[in-house]
Amino acid sequence: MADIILSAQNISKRYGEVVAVNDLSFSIKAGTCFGLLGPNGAGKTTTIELLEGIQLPDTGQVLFRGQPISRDYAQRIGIQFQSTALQDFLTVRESLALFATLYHHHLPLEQLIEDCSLSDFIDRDNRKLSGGQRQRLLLAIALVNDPDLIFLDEPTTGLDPQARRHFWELIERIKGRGKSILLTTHYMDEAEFLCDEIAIVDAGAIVEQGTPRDLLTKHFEGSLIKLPRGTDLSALSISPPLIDAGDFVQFSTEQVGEAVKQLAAEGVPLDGLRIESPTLEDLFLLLTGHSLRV
Ligand SMILES: Nc1ncnc2c1ncn2[C@@H]1O[C@H](COP(=O)(O)OP(=O)(O)OP(=O)(O)O)[C@@H](O)[C@H]1O
Repeated sequence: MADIILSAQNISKRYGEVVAVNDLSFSIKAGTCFGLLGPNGAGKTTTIELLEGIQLPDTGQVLFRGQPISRDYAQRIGIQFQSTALQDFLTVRESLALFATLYHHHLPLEQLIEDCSLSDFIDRDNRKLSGGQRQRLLLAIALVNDPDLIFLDEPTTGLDPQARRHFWELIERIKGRGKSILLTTHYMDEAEFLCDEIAIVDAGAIVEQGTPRDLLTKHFEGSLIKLPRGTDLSALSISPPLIDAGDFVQFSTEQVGEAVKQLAAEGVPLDGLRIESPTLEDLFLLLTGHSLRV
């Protein structure tokens, strides 16, 4: 069996009447990136906080390398929070040096600067950083103690596409060194690009789990045919499950040519018809009925 670095065993957490995490179990294989995906309020942040040891579960347990998490856990993991306050008037280099003092063991700062592409703005004040530069500094801070397991909570939210791509390359590099990653994200392309395995969470529970490819194969046949919302489908006699996808209604089929011919033969207007490969975004809609776009 593959080496498991972290496992959640039947963890639950309530806030008063709200069940934020409901009997959740999964394992992260060492050296892989595991994605936790879900609509707003699904319980991702609470789950990640339970896994980080920041909160204790009401029931269930978290095992790190097969053992309940211990007092030195914080020294052995790295966390990139959704928002971390950086000290004003410190430069990027000074911030790294400050965080390094929190750990018994830390990486040479020059290595972090290189790994996270910080050299162009290493002497810049934290307040002058762009969104992408700030996230790269926060990643470097999460890596300062050379952890084997890194938690990234929505690390690219709000970044422009180029900065997101750059960030993904850094994550790939870190993965290439055998590190394990738990990532939450609202971006399905990010999950498809980075994650070896994903769990889709809704209302505190896992609704589906597996590799992105296996999940897409399991839930969709071939391609997706998308028709603009408002297309008159009353004459449609084929009966694939139609998925409500916001601006589109869609269904999957292996027989694209036949399906299009049939739509035309039955008088369905084909203006604006699209044929696409299913993505995790489509899977999301199917399983949760919510769109993940922020
Ligand atoms: N400290 C708290 N006190 C009370 N309720 C909370 C608290 N934190 C979270 N909740 C509730 O628990 C549920 C799960 O919240 P959580 O933040 O874990 O979800 P999320 O999936 O991370 O959402 P988002 O994507 O919006 O960050 C929500 O209903 C939320 O309102």
